[in-house]
Amino acid sequence: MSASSSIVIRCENLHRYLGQDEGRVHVLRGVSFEAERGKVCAIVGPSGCGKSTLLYQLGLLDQPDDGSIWIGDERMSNTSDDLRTAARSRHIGFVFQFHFLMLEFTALENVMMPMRKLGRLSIPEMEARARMLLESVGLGQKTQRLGTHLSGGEQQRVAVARALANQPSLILADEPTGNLDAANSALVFDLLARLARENGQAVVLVTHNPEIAQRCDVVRAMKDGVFV
Ligand SMILES: Nc1ncnc2c1ncn2[C@@H]1O[C@H](COP(=O)(O)OP(=O)(O)OP(=O)(O)O)[C@@H](O)[C@H]1O
Repeated sequence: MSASSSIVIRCENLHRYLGQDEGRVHVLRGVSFEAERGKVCAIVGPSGCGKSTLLYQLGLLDQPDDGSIWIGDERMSNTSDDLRTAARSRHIGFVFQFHFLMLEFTALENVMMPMRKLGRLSIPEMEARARMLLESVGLGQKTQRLGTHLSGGEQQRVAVARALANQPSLILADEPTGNLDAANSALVFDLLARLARENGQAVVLVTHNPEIAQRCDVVRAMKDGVFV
């Protein structure tokens, strides 16, 4: 990643069609976007306008039909699945509405998982980092709790710690507070925003919550597959 640039990820003129035959829909219709280090950007817009589809593209979970995506100086569109998978582990952390924690594992094990996948640290190093991250989200006393024994807000805080595990330059969040009450939403959002700003990470989040959008540095509105 270029050290001089503040742009972590950018895409140009992305197009994506989904579905088949008569059901084929032109979902992304020429989307250009960039996310900056240390900034939290909200993507808002009516249901079905293409927000999650765009987040999938930025997360390198899907290929565009046309257009390009860059992480730093590396082109990510129309490259091999292996390269994209490696880039995802190295550069991107995800927080989803339904956090996809492994509930039968402890908080600590969940946060260690992305580090195991990347395979750069020894087990004691992974454990120490996972403990530090869980402390930073206020769960230092609950590192050994099973996911099933944590509240919804706590599970989502574990998901935030897990997203930060490999020090990604980009954090993508799809309705990260969507299943939480107002107090827990504010707590989870503030944690995510503070940690990302402190670490100079870019956050791109999709939200329907105007109060959350208002607290972001940048708000981009989508309609019918483009930014308006
Ligand atoms: N596999 C698919 N086949 C056909 N159409 C699809 C497929 N997946 C998504 N779509 C359509 O693409 C459009 C965009 O979906 P997307 O999930 O990106 O919207 P969104 O803005 O995130 O909506 P929401 O706010 O409701 O989550 C929708 O009209 C949806 O019905």
